[in-house]
Amino acid sequence: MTGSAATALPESSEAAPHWPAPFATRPVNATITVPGSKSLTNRFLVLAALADGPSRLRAPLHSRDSALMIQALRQLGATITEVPGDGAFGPDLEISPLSHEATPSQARIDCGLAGTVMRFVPPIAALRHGSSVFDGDPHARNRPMGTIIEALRALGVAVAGEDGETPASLPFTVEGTGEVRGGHLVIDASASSQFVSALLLVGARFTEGLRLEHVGKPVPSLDHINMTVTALREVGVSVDDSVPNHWVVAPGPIRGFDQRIEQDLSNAGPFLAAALASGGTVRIPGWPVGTTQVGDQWRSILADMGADVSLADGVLTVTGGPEIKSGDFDETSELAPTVAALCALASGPSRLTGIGHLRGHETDRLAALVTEINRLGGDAEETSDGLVIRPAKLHAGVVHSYADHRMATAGAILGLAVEGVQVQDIATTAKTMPDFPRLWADMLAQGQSADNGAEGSDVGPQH
Ligand SMILES: O=C(O)C1=C[C@@H](OP(=O)(O)O)[C@@H](O)[C@H](O)C1
Ligand SMILES: C=C(OP(=O)(O)O)C(=O)O
Repeated sequence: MTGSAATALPESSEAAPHWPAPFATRPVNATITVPGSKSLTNRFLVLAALADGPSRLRAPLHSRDSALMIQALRQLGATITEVPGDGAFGPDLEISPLSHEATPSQARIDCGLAGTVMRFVPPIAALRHGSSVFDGDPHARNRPMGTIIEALRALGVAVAGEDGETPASLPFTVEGTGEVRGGHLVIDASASSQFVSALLLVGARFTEGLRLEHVGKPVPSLDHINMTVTALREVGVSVDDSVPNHWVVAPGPIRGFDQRIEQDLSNAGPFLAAALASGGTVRIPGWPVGTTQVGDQWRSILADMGADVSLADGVLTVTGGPEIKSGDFDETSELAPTVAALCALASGPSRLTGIGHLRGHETDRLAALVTEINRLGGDAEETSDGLVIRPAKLHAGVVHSYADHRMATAGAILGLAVEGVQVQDIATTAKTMPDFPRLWADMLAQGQSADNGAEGSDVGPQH
């Protein structure tokens, strides 16, 4: 016993036994359903809290990041209740929007390591009367926050650090006065698309709406901004994004809604990657048509890596070939750790570009991927905006996850192809997929029990 019960970090389990990543002794052959999208769940939670009436989220994600968002919005005055639903991974959510009467004069917001909470919630805190103190996991204090803090200050909202100075990162306190005038705002969102999404999500609730302009190096993860704009339009907000790097959000109400959350296509990635790493087949039923999720890119990325990829009747089927083809992969955003793991198993050299901002993700992902791939005997190198990964024979070893769910799942992919890989702190996958270890084991068990080429039984949630 360390007596450190106060720490609520699932990734604090440095001392927990390493997870022996299952080695694929034969090609996987499985059908998998994954839990709901983190990005969609947390966006619609925010929109429901800001809406003019009650909302319902069907089949939302239940994970650490969504729990932190729920807790934060409750602190600011939203009522969020679990109700039975037909989602396979947990209840639906009913949300009554923020009611300022019932909130504490000082709200305390734990952001954990969730980018969506630390970026999306401070502008909402500006709309209430009272102060809101934001902090998070130790590493959360390293994640870029300056842009959102400066944006709030430019909008006339007081934000102070622990020492009373202007902070550039967590922790900080937002002093809400009950309204924000809005209008024209210039930011540099080159460190994260979440700065843009955060301001767009709340812009309709500013008295004058928002005319947001980005100036600086390119904004990364543009798919996530498109997701925000699409979600806003779905709930009746008028957004003009016709001019690159400019977004105009008209002031007005956000409609209460009833929204089903798509499964998380980024988190489908490691399972699809298993088809390539083992030369087997993975099927994902319910693949959404016309999605805004960046994970839809798996269809082209995995085909470029030599897999046979087909989407028929809503089922995405990926079959790995005899080798994983190397290639050049640009702007893979949050898919990059999974892509990098596959590149470490590929037959030639690969280049990942347009992902310099991953240095500000859950951990410095470029450094972490290089260190962990090379620890297993690989040949990876950082560039200014990405990675170069050359073929090398990998060996057994411990993959460190740095409290990063996608580093942990990258370790699992490597372990399928390399015998004797262990993953330190697999529990950190709870950030977005608490069921990961069981789903992974089920995927392999299904492959083992099925005859070659036979349809695997459906792997999904435990009922
Ligand atoms: O808005 C979102 O839901 C996200 C935006 C992206 O952030 P960055 O722009 O910082 O990459 C992505 O990587 C993150 O996982 C989720
Ligand atoms: C970057 C990620 O998360 P966050 O929402 O915390 O930024 C991620 O999930 O890959």
